[in-house]
Amino acid sequence: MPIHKVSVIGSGNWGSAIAKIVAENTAENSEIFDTDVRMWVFEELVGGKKLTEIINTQHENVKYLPGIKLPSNVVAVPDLLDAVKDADLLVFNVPHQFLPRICSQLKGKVPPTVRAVSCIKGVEVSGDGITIIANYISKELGIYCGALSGANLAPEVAQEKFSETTIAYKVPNPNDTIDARVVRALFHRPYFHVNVVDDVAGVSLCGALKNIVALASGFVDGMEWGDNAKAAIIRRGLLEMTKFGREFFPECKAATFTEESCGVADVITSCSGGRNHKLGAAMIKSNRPIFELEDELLKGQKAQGVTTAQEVHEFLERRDKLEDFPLFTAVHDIIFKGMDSYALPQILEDVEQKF
Ligand SMILES: NC(=O)c1ccc[n+]([C@@H]2O[C@H](COP(=O)([O-])OP(=O)(O)OC[C@H]3O[C@@H](n4cnc5c(N)ncnc54)[C@H](O)[C@@H]3O)[C@@H](O)[C@H]2O)c1
Ligand SMILES: O=P(O)(O)OC[C@H](O)CO
Repeated sequence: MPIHKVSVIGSGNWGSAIAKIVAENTAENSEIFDTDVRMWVFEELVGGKKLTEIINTQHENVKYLPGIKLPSNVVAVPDLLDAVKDADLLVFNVPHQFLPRICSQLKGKVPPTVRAVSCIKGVEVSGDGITIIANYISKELGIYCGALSGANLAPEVAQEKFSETTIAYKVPNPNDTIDARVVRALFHRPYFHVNVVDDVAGVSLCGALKNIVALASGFVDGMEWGDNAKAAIIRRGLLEMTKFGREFFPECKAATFTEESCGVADVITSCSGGRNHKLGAAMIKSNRPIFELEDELLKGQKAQGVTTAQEVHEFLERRDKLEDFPLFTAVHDIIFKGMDSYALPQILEDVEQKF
């Protein structure tokens, strides 16, 4: 069996936590993987020093995952092409707005036999089309890409607190040596349980759309409406996520939304402890623009729900489907049109069955 060489593209909060997991597994499975894991870092100065140098000497991403030791076989690399050189398994993990530029740099430089897993939670909208990130990577680079998504707040995973995740990986070629078993061996840890499924669209959409729901739950907490209101938002959000998947990606399975970590479990965790939730609550409490709060509160980290709410809204508007997704539409309108968040119950009531 060939030894697989893994590179992680991205080194933010989740990028670094995933690099830690992957490096723990490559070190323990040297019959499957090359031990060294290259991690592409968007270079910047932190306290006057290059972040890559800090990571490679202190073994800590002091800016994006402070307080967590990274295994010494994680090697930070500032040049993207150097980072992916000779790798046959790429793990994509950047905020989704930065992916097009990364793909344009990699285009034509990655052999078609390379395989990838996307840990990115977002979608790509252009024209009147919507593309899940795994398919965007496949199309841009001409390689197969699966998806990893779950109830996985990075700081908790990095502290090795128990969580579960879902990986969608469908072996594209029966002769591939990178199969579900290899992919599971790369990500599964005693504290990070992996379930491998084949619903790439469902897993990807869960990860992207739950961020819109998390913003709504933040609004509810910002208004101090309590747990019943939050449960209502979670229920309505999950229904809209499932409806969106079934309508625009008919290959999705409803069970992915209701039974997997990437579905119901991620909605619950994101609606309590996530960055999108935090920003939604702060926006309502402070009545300040959300992008300003993102810079101030997240210190360089990104909340993907704000751009996803905008992208999904643009897509639904072009399809004349806004009314079918009242919660997604309300989240967009509260952020971008100054709609009053106190109108949420009435908006949701308008589309409920009337007796
Ligand atoms: N953080 C979490 O808890 C978590 C958990 C699961 C999934 N995710 C998803 O993982 C993906 C990556 O998120 P993250 O938390 O690692 O990132 P993050 O929010 O920490 O974002 C910061 C990263 O973006 C990089 N960056 C900034 N400007 C850039 C540019 N112009 N080009 C390229 N990179 C640039 C920074 O260097 C840093 O690595 C997202 O889709 C997110 O939704 C995050
Ligand atoms: O902090 P958030 O809102 O980006 O959510 C993080 C993860 O996606 C939770 O699973």
